[in-house]
Amino acid sequence: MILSQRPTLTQYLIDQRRRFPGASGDFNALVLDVALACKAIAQAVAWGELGGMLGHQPDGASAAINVQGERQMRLDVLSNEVFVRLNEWGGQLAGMASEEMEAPYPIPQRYPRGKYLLLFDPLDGSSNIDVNVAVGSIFSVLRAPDDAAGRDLAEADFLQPGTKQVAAGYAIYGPATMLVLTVGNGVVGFTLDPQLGEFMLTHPHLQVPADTREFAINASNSRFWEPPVKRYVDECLAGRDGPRDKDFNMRWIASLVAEAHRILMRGGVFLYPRDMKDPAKAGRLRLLYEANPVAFVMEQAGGRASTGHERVLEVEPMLLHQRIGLVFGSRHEVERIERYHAEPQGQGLEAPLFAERSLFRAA
Ligand SMILES: O=P(O)(O)OC[C@H]1O[C@](O)(COP(=O)(O)O)[C@@H](O)[C@@H]1O
Ligand SMILES: [Mg+2]
Ligand SMILES: [Mg+2]
Repeated sequence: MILSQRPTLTQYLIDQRRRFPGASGDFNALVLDVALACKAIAQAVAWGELGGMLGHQPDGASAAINVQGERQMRLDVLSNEVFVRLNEWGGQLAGMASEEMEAPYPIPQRYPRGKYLLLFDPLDGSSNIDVNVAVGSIFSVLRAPDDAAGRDLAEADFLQPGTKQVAAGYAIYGPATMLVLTVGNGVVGFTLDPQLGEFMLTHPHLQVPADTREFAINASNSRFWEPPVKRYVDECLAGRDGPRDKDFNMRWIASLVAEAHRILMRGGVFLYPRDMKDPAKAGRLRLLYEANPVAFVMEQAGGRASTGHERVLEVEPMLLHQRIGLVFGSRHEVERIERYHAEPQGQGLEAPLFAERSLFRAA
């Protein structure tokens, strides 16, 4: 076997820590536990039908419906269990919160408690599991409040804006399994060597191109979109004949991780905006363990993430499972979408050429 010249995730973290001699090593241990959880989930996902874990939780099984009102897949439940078990014991965490758990998870008394909070979506893109399309896990690391020592954490302890994240990232379980990580000084990507069982540094400096000709949105919601979103998409669809003067391509995987990863690799813009489908919901995606970590990764890679109205990372959370409108990716496109939201509504939609060619015009 030829020894790889690429550092493993462990070597990378040790090397980073050497630059901060006072660091306790807790953070590195936490990232390695998260990475181990991701490897275990990658394996469960890769077994597919053979693993006997596809499909929904059986009716009547405990927690078959999660706090979001969504019917859980068996792999949602398994992945949540893997995250909890592999991260609760090490002494780095004061608490955890997950898409699949209604309340924050307190670290059991038998384990030491630490200074970090881990928030995660253990399996993102669940609707794709049974059709063998890429899914992933998303994680965000915050610091526990100073007064948290020795007590079980409450929801309020997790309600910190994304700017407070210490680290964030995701694993994608695609043709290759990858781990993408930011600790606030750029974005790095590791690819799992399935024989060594190690994440190897393959993408030391990920950057999102500022411009793109590719957008991603669930067009089946178009009748519920707000005017700035309709305007943006219509202009993309009008292509070379419209105000953008160039043709666009469209993608929709229905897996946030896979969408974020594509955009990180080659640019693009993703929109899951707030819409009128269910006015009680402020969006589809969850702020604390989907939008914030993806936004942190995007910004650290030179991209941008917005609600349409403001920078995602500056949103003050009010609820653990709060939803939010999310637009992210190539900087110039996200800024354009923000401009459309800031302009008086209807402007642009009423431009004569645009109105004539609008493909999503209200009837
Ligand atoms: O089904 P839709 O409306 O296309 O929504 C797809 C979105 O929902 C999600 O699957 C939600 O995540 P979960 O699978 O973790 O609930 C995102 O990954 C994806 O972007
Ligand atoms: Mg998700
Ligand atoms: Mg999920």
